[in-house]
Amino acid sequence: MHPSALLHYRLPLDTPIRFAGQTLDQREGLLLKFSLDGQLYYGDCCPLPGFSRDTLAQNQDSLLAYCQREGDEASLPPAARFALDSGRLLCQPQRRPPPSTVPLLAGSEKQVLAQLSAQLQPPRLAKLKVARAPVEEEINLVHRVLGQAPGLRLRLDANRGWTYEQAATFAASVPLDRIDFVEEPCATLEESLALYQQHRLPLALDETTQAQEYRYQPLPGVTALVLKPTLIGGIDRLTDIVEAAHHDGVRCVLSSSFESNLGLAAIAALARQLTPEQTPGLDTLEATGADLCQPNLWGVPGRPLIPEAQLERLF
Ligand SMILES: O=C(O)CCC(=O)C1=CC=C[C@@H](O)[C@@H]1C(=O)O
Ligand SMILES: [Mg+2]
Repeated sequence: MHPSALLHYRLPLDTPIRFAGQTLDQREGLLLKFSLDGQLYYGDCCPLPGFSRDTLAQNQDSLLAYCQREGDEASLPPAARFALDSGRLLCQPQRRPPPSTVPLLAGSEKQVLAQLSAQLQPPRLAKLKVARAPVEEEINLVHRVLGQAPGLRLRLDANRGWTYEQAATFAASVPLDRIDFVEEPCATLEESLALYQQHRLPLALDETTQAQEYRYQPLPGVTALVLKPTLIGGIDRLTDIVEAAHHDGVRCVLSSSFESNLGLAAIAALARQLTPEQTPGLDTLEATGADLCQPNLWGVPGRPLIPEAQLERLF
């Protein structure tokens, strides 16, 4: 099915997001529109500055050419390919309710504990961002969080921010039996793997899987892959990685990259299909201040709806 329009959007971020040395106060992206049997569907293309290797400008040029039947699917950058594949996926009937998501905890100790208390039900799993404050403070934070929620297990994410020594201190000081994994603890994969050898810190790969040349391979200590469909691109490639990892008993967790409500709906559909055993990491909806074109899948109230007519049409 060919897209019937290409639209440009800007979504304000309620709280600016900070990572990889950048601060973002809005999400800018493109929507590929599909029409089927009188219904409208949208594929979301929003590369994440600081994480994606493709830029919005490259994606826009490629999608414009594709819409005008000048380019082929195989040469689309990852975020554009995700928009095309996921827009088509959403055209298929989605019969099951959206999966629940793992709460994302980040910020100061006070903010993290408040985010935890604000959960409607005590979560069994939460994702905590680490390697953002002195390691002793974060060790205390992990103890406080686990103390506040006795049934809770944690996924941690260091975004390659620790030195080996910092990560080793951390690993030796927290209850590893309540930690599912730490995403990318150290700057290099070799250091992260050594950390497992020395301290049995369970590892997950995230940034590593985003490299164009990444191919799944089993690595001692790597218990999970955190896969961001917007950054990986095509659903076929994503499916190949998931199948190869599952074959080895390595878990795959689909994770968002601050997409719009439409991109999140697509990742939710993919998670139901490809990784039904793992709760995906999609707790980024409320970072954006409004829904695009259709109300969000989770029924989160009080979000303004920006209709398609208010978006800039490029094709
Ligand atoms: O994985 C999740 O649970 C939510 C998404 C998330 O944590 C991230 C999305 C994009 C960039 C980072 O801030 C972070 C990550 O590195 O995984
Ligand atoms: Mg990560």
